Amino acid sequence: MDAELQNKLKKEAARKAASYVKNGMVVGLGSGSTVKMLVDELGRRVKEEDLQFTGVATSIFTAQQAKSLGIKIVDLDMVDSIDLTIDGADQVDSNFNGIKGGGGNLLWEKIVAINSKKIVWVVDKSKVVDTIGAFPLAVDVIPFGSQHVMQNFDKAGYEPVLRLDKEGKPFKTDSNNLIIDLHLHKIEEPTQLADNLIQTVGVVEHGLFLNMVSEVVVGKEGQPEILVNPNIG
Ligand SMILES: O=C[C@H](O)[C@H](O)[C@H](O)COP(=O)(O)O
Repeated sequence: MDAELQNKLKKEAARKAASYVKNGMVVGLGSGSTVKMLVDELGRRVKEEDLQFTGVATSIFTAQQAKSLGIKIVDLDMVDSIDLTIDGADQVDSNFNGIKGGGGNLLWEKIVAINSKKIVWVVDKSKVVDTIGAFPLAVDVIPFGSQHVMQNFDKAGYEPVLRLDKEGKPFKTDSNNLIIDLHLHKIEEPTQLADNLIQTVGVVEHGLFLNMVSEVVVGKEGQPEILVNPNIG
């Protein structure tokens, strides 16, 4: 899919997902390029439609963008729970298992997700796949001893690569952790992999979000399609 079409589909899906936000809600705002479009649309609604809601951001970038558009942002610990979180994803399969963390924000995203009553993802159609794994799986690790974690991942056959920033230095997350990307190609047993990763000392969190999302808004030609997870009420 060419980049122009992909951006168009992302924008349409983001606009659809923005319509889920109602007055008075506490809304988790995800991260990434699709969420950037969502936040732009929410900012427009705040200005033009007098929409009033409270946002909880999953990254410093999203918090800054939202605030600059007049959206009220509070820390997660300032709210009891989140009514709805809208986030992007890197890949999602038909069991509603997904990969997140392409932008390195998976830790805050997962903390916000588990404190949300409902999670909606917004993606373009290229991200809906039969089997997840072609997109590298991000793992958030503590810098101390991270070379040893890399070696363990290597021995396990996970093809680990330390993520670098644009200057070629180790990429730092918003919590000052590192990201190791696992080139797994196909993830046939996501639950087992998630267990293995989280039990590795030094790993803070990984980008597998398994059966957590209620709806996926998929940007495609015509109009966005809504995939509803039958396992979540
Ligand atoms: O860390 C980044 C997040 O998980 C993003 O939500 C994910 O990578 C999708 O980003 P994008 O909308 O830019 O493809």
